[in-house]
Amino acid sequence: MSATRYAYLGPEGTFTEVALRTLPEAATRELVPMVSVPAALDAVRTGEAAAALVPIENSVEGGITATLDALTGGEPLMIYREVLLSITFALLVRPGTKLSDIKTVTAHPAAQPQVRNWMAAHLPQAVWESAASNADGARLVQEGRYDAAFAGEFAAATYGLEPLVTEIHDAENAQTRFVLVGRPARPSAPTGADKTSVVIWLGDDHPGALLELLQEFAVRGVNLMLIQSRPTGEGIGNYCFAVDAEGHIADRRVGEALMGLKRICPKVRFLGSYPRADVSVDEVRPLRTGTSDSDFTEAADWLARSQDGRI
Ligand SMILES: O=C(O)C(=O)Cc1ccccc1
Repeated sequence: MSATRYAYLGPEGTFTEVALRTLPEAATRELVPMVSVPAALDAVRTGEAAAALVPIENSVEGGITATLDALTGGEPLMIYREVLLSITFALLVRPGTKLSDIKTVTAHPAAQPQVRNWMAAHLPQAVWESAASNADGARLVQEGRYDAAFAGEFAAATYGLEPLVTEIHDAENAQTRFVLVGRPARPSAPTGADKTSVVIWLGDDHPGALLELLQEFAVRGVNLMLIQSRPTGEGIGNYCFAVDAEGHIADRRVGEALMGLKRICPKVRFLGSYPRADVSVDEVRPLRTGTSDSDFTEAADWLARSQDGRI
């Protein structure tokens, strides 16, 4: 039963649901809306759902902290896929509401930086309150709790609302990245255009600790795509780092970088290696000289021969 269920950040009508429906297998799964990202991930942990789709990063504000924190703590989970979605908001209201009637507005916190300038220009007096998701904001407008919600235009019909303004986005080409998360298992094989996500805890506080962490990637020619610090919860100044690196854990340069981190850091959590949604294999940046799998193999053979005196 659970193998057929995919949880997502609900309720019905979120961007997350739209992103989930772009996955071919979604057509054959039961899609289950959940009230929050932690609830969606816990449904996977308990086995209620086989996987969950949750927002993790947007191109305007960076990492979505609630998701990063829910993946950093608790029983380990792994990312198997990513989905990129272009985001533009509509201002949804109960039929008949005019712009001048709007005193309160709601949406998911990640929406705010994407509509802030528009709000300052068009609704300077309106008070903002956060909702659990954009669709949940629309539901609260339907219930009369707020005057307007920023959400996908497609959510209007579900909640009996009308789009008063459409195509709202402060930044052109704003995108949100979603990840499909499941229980730990062997990652799918490398495609040649992959990404690896890890969370890394720094050890004792000393000058250059972050540089040492970054060097493990740099010396092996591994490019980073995201680095986001998050407090560990163990007092001011204690941070861990959520990092996305180009490549797959089965690529030698990535595996060696992770081994390097494992040696120097107290804790490293592997969050998965999965195909990149932003580029295809022929668009991936060329490898730096000396960092291909065969370069690593030849160097290991040379070392073994040298250790044997077979020079
Ligand atoms: O999926 C949604 O609708 C969400 O509430 C998360 C979100 C927030 C802002 C932009 C895209 C997705």
